[in-house]
Amino acid sequence: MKSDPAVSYAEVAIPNGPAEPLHYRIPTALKPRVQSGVRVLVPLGRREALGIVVGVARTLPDPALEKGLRDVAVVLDQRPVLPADLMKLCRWMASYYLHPLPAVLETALPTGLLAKPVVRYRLTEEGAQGLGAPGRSAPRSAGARALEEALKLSGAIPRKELRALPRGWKAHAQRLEEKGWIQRDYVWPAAQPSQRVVRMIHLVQEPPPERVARSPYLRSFLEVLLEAGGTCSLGHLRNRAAHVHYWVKKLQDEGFLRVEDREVVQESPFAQAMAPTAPMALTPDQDQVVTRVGQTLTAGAFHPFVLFGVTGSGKTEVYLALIERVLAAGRTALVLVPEIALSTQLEALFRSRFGRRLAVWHSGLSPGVRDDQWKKIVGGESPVVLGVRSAVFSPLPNLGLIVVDEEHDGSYKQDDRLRYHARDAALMRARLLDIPVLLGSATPSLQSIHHWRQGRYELLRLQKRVEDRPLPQVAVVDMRRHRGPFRILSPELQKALGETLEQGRQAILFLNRRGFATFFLCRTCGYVLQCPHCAVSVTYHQSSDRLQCHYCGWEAQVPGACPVCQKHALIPFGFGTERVEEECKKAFPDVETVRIDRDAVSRPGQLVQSLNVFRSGKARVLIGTQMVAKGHDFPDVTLVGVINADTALQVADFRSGETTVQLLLQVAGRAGRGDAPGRVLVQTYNPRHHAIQAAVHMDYLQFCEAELASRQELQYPPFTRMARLLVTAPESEAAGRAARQCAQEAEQLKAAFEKNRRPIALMGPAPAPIQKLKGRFRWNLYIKAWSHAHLQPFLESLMDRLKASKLPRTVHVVVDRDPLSSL
Ligand SMILES: Nc1ncnc2c1ncn2[C@@H]1O[C@H](COP(=O)(O)OP(=O)(O)OP(=O)(O)O)[C@@H](O)[C@H]1O
Ligand SMILES: [Zn+2]
Ligand SMILES: [Zn+2]
Repeated sequence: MKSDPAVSYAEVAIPNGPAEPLHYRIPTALKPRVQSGVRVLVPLGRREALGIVVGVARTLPDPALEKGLRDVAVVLDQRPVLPADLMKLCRWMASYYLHPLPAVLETALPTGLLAKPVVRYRLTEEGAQGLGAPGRSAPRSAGARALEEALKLSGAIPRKELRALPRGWKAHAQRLEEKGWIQRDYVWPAAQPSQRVVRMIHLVQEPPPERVARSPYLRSFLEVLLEAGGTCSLGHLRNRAAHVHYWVKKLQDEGFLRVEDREVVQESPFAQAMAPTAPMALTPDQDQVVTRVGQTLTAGAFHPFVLFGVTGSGKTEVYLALIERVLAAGRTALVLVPEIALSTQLEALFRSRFGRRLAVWHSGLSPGVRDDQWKKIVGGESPVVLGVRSAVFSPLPNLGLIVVDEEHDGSYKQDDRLRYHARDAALMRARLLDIPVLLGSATPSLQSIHHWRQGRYELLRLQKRVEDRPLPQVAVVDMRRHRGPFRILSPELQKALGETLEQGRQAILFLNRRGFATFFLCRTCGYVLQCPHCAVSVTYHQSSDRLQCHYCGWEAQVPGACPVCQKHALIPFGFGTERVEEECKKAFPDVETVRIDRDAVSRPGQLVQSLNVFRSGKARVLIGTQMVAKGHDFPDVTLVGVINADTALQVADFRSGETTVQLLLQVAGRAGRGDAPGRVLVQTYNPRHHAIQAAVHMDYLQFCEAELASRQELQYPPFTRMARLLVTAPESEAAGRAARQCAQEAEQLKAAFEKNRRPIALMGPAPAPIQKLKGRFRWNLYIKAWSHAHLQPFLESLMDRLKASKLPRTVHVVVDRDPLSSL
């Protein structure tokens, strides 16, 4: 972007600062460097703040703003850290999700880029000569002398450190600066260094025992090395032995050790450099899809596709083939996956095809690595990005294709701060860039199916599994007939498990609840143990022998007696994955199991390890939550057991049918992906429910038709547009009062809108299903309209009214656009 000399004003968003961007004047000297997307320092009150230029203009929107306008102080970047298309995306999000732009940028950019730099004084060449000139007499003030000494000594000093100097240094620094002897520069404290090279030590031959016996240091050095199997990293040794560098050098010189520098793929220390693999020969169906999408890659137009391919139909290979084409055309590609578990599994495959051209992006990355990745992506070094939700903000230059895998998945929606949906953001980004976007799923969202039926999206299908493998057989187990421990593993499921294990195959047991017992009940008075901060029952975890709130993380010991009636009558009820694992071990004592849920794998390294334990066949039964339900490809799994299909149905939400079918079809789809056919047992108390029946018959489209008809009748999305107003306050009274006040404002506004023939429906206010969360009481008010064009101005006016209406300061009102959760 060329700078425009007439531009005089910058609009600057200040992260963690004022809610809205502020205007600043651009001093002439800085004009060539100020452009949208660069970081600047600006005065804010009495401090200097880091901001991001979100716009530049020749004139102010309102001339009255000129008064009191201040100057941009420093421009920190040569190139924008936020490219133009992302800036547009962020602006769209700010407006669509009714969220302040500075806060949107906080979500979009890695935190390291938003940190304030350290100001340093650096001696210029001229200054160095000047200070060192022979015969120059030292200044008189002690502060000035100390400053000069310090500068001569180190060349550059953080300004903060100068505060310790005696008085007088400040004025002197200003003089030196004016003379051009010192200059300010801005540096960021190095974020955790991202290690690119690891020095590996290999033992070639053990030194003679007499010699080892003489030196305790050598002995402990060798012990560490031998314990690690003769090979380990230098860092590992350094943490466990003394004088390591000495011994490494000495033993290396004597030929006992070999030293090797190994490059690690730094963003994912667990994914070792993969042997490259060649693309597979596509099946005719896959080929057709690739050809069709390929035609649109160079068209320069927004083109949304729904890739509706049954589980195991080879969608991933389609993505890979398309990305090859995109790269061959000199462009870049973005692939979104809903869950970190999936990103780590796909990473291995992507890495084997794209090597260093791939960057991964997920919550397991350290802040330093994130900053690094960001820079590599902006610089075009990593033209393929694979990542979770927030990867939709990857600053890929010249983006040519966006793939959203498992596009129906609810985890694409963020449920705090900026409540955005990454699939919808991806669609908007593709629209802004005029490129195709591919939404892949075995169970596309009703929203996408609806858009296809309306002719807005193009549907592509993969109707068969690769190599004509059959889809699994699904059978229902009616749990109303079972009691006791059979409530967890029914006799039917136990029998099927036994057969599967006998055949040498593997099984997955799925339950969408972690922990051991889901609540504690007092047998005497009926009290259920609750989290003190949330209106929810707490879950018992056997592994840690503690109670935990799954909503706020609060933890405690199990009390000896009931806190209400003081009787020793507390008993655990309900069950989660921990309990399922225990029951499985009881039924099959010799069978190794592995559990994957947020408790069992809190770090990405553990996750990869557990997935590998299962993939290698060492563990025969995998027990897990939704982390295991989708995307995974384990060829030896021939049995999937759904422990309780009703968990999703119990949620009072118009989408519960849709999410239940999707979940069941996805988890069922993990069975029979190899050479042997698979079967699925679904345990349920509602065997006749239409969502469960749809899963049994594996007829997703027919389910969609019926579901869409009923949504239309009930005027629910995707036929209408919805928003939720979530009103919270620390006191129950205040929350209710504020919610009613919001509803009143909304009613008045609705009347005004309907005069202009823009119908609006209001539902509520009502206490949220979780009435209290993290110490705040919660109320919901739902707002519905027939179109975005009606809803958006309504929400904007409503928020303006609420801002003006002086709600108590402790009351928070947030808008949740297209809400997925009513909690
Ligand atoms: N052209 C091909 N030839 C042979 N095998 C293939 C081909 N394409 C894909 N496969 C294999 O088929 C299996 C299933 O593919 P993949 O995991 O991509 O399915 P998917 O459509 O993503 O399923 P899901 O919706 O369950 O994630 C994989 O083991 C993959 O290696
Ligand atoms: Zn009690
Ligand atoms: Zn809680």
